Order: sequence, then C-alpha cells, then structure tokens
Amino acid sequence: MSHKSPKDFFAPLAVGAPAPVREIPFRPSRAIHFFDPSNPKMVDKIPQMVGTVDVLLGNLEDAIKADNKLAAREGLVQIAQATAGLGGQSGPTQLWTRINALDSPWALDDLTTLVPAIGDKLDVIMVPKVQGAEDIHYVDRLLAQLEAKAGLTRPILIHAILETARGVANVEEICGASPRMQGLSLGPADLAADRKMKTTRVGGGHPGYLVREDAPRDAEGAYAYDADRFRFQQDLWHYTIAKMVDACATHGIYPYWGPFGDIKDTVACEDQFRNAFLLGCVGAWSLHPVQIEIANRVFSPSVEDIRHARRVVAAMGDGTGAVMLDGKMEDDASLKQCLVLVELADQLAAIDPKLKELYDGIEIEEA
Ligand SMILES: CC(C)(COP(=O)(O)OP(=O)(O)OC[C@H]1O[C@@H](n2cnc3c(N)ncnc32)[C@H](O)[C@@H]1OP(=O)(O)O)[C@@H](O)C(=O)NCCC(=O)NCCSC(=O)C[C@H](O)C(=O)O
Ligand SMILES: [Mg+2]
Repeated sequence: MSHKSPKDFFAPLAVGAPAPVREIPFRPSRAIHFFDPSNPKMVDKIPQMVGTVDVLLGNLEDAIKADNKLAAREGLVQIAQATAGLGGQSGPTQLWTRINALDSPWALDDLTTLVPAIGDKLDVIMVPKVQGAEDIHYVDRLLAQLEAKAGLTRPILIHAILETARGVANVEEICGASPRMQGLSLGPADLAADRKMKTTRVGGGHPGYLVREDAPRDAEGAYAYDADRFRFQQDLWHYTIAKMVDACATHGIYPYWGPFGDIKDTVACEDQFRNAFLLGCVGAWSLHPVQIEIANRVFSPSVEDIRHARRVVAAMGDGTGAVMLDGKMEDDASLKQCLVLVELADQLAAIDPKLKELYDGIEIEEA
C-alpha cells in the first residue's frame, strides 16, 4: 500500500475545500443516539432530545427499510434545517449520520445530497462496513470535492464502523487513512456474521462462551467431573475492543462501543457500556431513549473516581516520585491515569451543568 508523504497528509484534497484539522477536538459523545429520519414518531421526539444527548445520529443504513431510504435521507435534511441547537460548532448536540454502505445503490446519493444541503450542520459521517484505507480514501476525496462545491469552511469528520474481519485486520491503516478520521465504533452484529461466529445477538455475551471451574477431587483423589462447578461467562468482544482502543489511541482518535440490542435488559447494557468505558472507549450507541441515560451515566466518571483522582493529584505535588495513599503506592504512572479521569470530568462538566455541580461539590480530605 502506498502512503502519502507527511507534507501532503494535511493538504486539502480538492481546490477550495476546507483545510483538514490537525487534531480531532474532544467533544463529549457519551451516547450516539440512533433515530430513523423516516419514522414520524421518532422524528417528533428529536427537538426535545437536543441538549439531553451528546450526539443525534440520523441513520440511513441497516434498520431502514429499502423502500424508506429516500424518505430517510430527505427527512434528515429537513430535521437538520429545522432543529435549533442541532449540529455545527455551537449546538449542544452534535449531528451525525450513518450513510449506506459504499457498495450499496444509495451511498453516493447520500453524500451528494447531504453535503450541499446540510454540510454546515453535519459534524461526523459514520461509514459502515469499512474494510481498509481505500474506503476512507474514497469518502475523503469525495467529501473534499463536495465541501469545495458547497463552499463549506469546516471539514466534515469521518467515523468508521469496525464490522468486518478484514476491517479488524486493517484497523491501524483505517485509523490513519485521513486527517478526517474522528473515531471507530465496534459493530458486533455484522462483525459476528462476517466472522461466522455462531451467535444471533446484537452485542452482549453468550452463555456458552465460558470458562468452568476445575473439577473437585473425591476422597481417593479422582476428579468428580459431574460435580456442580462455577461457570464464568467470558467477554466475546474483549479482543476486538482492546485492538480498536489501541489503534484509536495510537492515531489520536476516539473509540466507541456500538449497539446493545436487548433493549429491555438495561442491566446487561450497562455492563457492556462499562466494560467499554473501562477499556478506553468514550461512548456507545443508543438505539432506544432508555439507553441514553445509561450511556450518559456510564461514560461520565463517578464522584468516587474523581474524588480519588483529585486526592492522588494533590498528594503527588510536582508529579514525580512515589507516595503512599490509603496504603497504596502512587507514582507518575498512577497520576497519569488519574489525570485522564480529571480531564474527562472537566470536559464533561463544561457541557453538562448537573455534572459540573456534582464534581464541584466533591470535597477532598487531607491525605
Ligand atoms: C428497537 C426499536 C425497534 C423499538 O421500538 P418500539 O417498539 O417503538 O419501542 P417503544 O415502544 O419502547 O418506544 C417508545 C417510544 O419511543 C420511540 N422511540 C423508540 N426508539 C426511538 C429512537 N431510537 N429514537 C427516538 N424515539 C424512539 C417510539 O417511537 C415510541 O414513541 P411513542 O409511540 O410516540 O411513545 C426502536 O427503538 C428502533 O428502531 N431503534 C433504532 C434501531 C436502530 O437504529 N438500529 C440500527 C443500529 S444497530 C446496527 O445497525 C447493528 C450494527 O451495525 C452492527 O453491525 O452491530
Ligand atoms: Mg452493522
């Protein structure tokens, strides 16, 4: 594969296109809430959701019936034009879309319709089923041409869904394919199908994917294989999340868990989101209004975490050396972890008044 020279990487890909960003700004995106712009009931709820969710995503791909593809695309244009506070630099809620797959009959028209009509409002375009850098290069060049034609002054960012085996194998080159790359989401349903995993769910675990406690021995020392033994369900997604997080961190972009399809199981949804948060993800998809609150809570550091993190920061003084705090050693490396949490809390408090009040009210006892 050929790579651009460093001097060309940040050059606009079309005459008159906005200059690519050199750094992807952190904007809170704890929940990326999916809605179908062709569904009147969902569309009715969008204006009142602005300000309560970090990202509203008009979905054009899977879950939109083929007969509704045009209505969804046109519906998204209308919503973006009519909804105050949605999308663009200043709104409290970002506007994203998920376009159709690049090999579908709809993807080209998705881009050529949306960019001229609402390119100034669209913050991020999510591209499904990305296989390698070539898919990002295609969207990158086309976006530059469309932005130049529309006279846009701000580049639209690209988010890729990791949902094919080849995409996972090529995750590094996908992350580094363009300065527009904002982040990656893990799409567990398509990925499971593409890998020929023997599952039927949209995210979550599987009772058969487990590790069993060793068999106990009887009085003669023989193994009692049919004894009751603890079983520990394992995480089907650990490897892929970790691989995605490392690739995103390497390239300075943001990783996300994707969908959790068992809408009624809010407990397991929270577990899935928390695993992703702990491993380094900044948000997850919300498919139903009930999942927004879960994502907002899970992807915001807890009061206990921030209290502890601030105590470590205070105890570490100039940030070097080692100290004992509550019987545990803290040093430069644990300080850096604490600073990740403190910085995230500051960024979230800047857009969420309730969190600001919560974090401002934390009192720290002397170490
Ligand atoms: C999952 C749903 C089909 C459930 O819909 P429904 O049965 O209508 O749920 P409720 O009756 O509980 O809904 C209550 C009211 O809330 C509205 N509603 C529901 N969902 C949303 C929403 N996402 N945004 C806004 N409003 C919503 C209902 O209309 C009800 O309204 P009312 O009757 O006036 O009270 C549905 O939630 C849904 O379709 N969600 C989105 C699904 C989706 O986007 N799927 C695609 C993403 S996942 C994926 O693609 C897989 C991934 O790519 C991978 O490979 O892993
Ligand atoms: Mg998918």
